[in-house]
Amino acid sequence: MDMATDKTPVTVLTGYLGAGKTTLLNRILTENHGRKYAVIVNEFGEVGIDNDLIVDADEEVFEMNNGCICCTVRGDLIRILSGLMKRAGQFDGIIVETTGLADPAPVAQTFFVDEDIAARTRLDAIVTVADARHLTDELGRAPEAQEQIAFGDIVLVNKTDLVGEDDLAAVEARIRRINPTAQIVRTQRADVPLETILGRHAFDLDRILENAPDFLGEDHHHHGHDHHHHHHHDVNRHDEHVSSFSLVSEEPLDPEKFFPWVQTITQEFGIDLLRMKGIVAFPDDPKRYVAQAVHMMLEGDHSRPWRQDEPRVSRMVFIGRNLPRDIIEDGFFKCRAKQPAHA
Ligand SMILES: Nc1nc2c(ncn2[C@@H]2O[C@H](COP(=O)(O)OP(=O)(O)OP(=O)(O)O)[C@@H](O)[C@H]2O)c(=O)[nH]1
Repeated sequence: MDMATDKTPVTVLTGYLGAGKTTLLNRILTENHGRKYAVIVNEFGEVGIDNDLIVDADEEVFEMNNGCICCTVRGDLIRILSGLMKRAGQFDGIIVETTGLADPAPVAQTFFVDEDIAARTRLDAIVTVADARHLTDELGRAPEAQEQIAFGDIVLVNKTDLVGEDDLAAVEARIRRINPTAQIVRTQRADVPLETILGRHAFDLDRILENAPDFLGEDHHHHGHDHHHHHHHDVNRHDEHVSSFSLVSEEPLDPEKFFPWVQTITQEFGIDLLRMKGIVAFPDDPKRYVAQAVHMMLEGDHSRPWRQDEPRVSRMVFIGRNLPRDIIEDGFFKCRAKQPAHA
């Protein structure tokens, strides 16, 4: 709770696919600060994975689970926030993690446009996480990436380990041109002191209105498209070719097949592979294996043990431009430790 205003502070985490938002969120949830946060994540893809990649904390995590963020998020967000407001006082703040493909405007608008929410919450800051290595490319092709930078009160230039000083300076200069007033902080694995991002009273409506004069206008985001739910669903209104699909195997995967395969596809399709996340079950392995990629940068590690009551199902989500689903799916199923008899 906020003593000065009695309103619950809200921090919005934004940033393009794979920039490091979940890494930052996990830092916030595990650091010993004695405060309690409610977390709202915008789940992406048909198979929920994002929620699973957030560390187990005693914090409560709520999912907004809708395909098209620009239209449906506000309703979902308002519903979750209203529920939380009934228990105000039980936590110190709310953190909203948006999907990498979202324009942060509709999320931020919620705190001003909806009267009940506006009366009881206060947007403290929008924190944008930027991938130092990929941001320049993303800005070139994805309007959301620009909006995320433009809206940030604080911009973390993350993954400084992946670029040299000259590139870092160039990325920062680029960010400055889009958003001259944001505080820019360099980070590795989002290692920012939490005072830098929480409790900042940084959200500046005047600055936002300068950049986006119709920010508070109701119709800003009504763009009248169909909400069709194909297996491949379009997730980005600006680039029709960005789509996502997910793959599920009930049969555990053979690590000897899985590792070479996942390496090959990230190399082969890396340019178009905006994001891959997977939670994988290997035979006789008590722990879940998490594999993730941002373009060609592939990472993997064991995470927590599978729970007793939890089916050991392997799940992967792919987000990219014109990815050949059939080829990737075929390769994925060939990684199964036991092939079905008829295959
Ligand atoms: N080399 C390097 N990798 C990083 C750093 N920060 C995060 N990563 C890795 O980048 C990948 C994406 O990080 P996430 O925190 O999941 O990114 P995100 O923004 O939540 O991703 P989406 O929710 O899919 O948009 C993961 O494999 C991280 O381990 C960093 O500073 N350096």
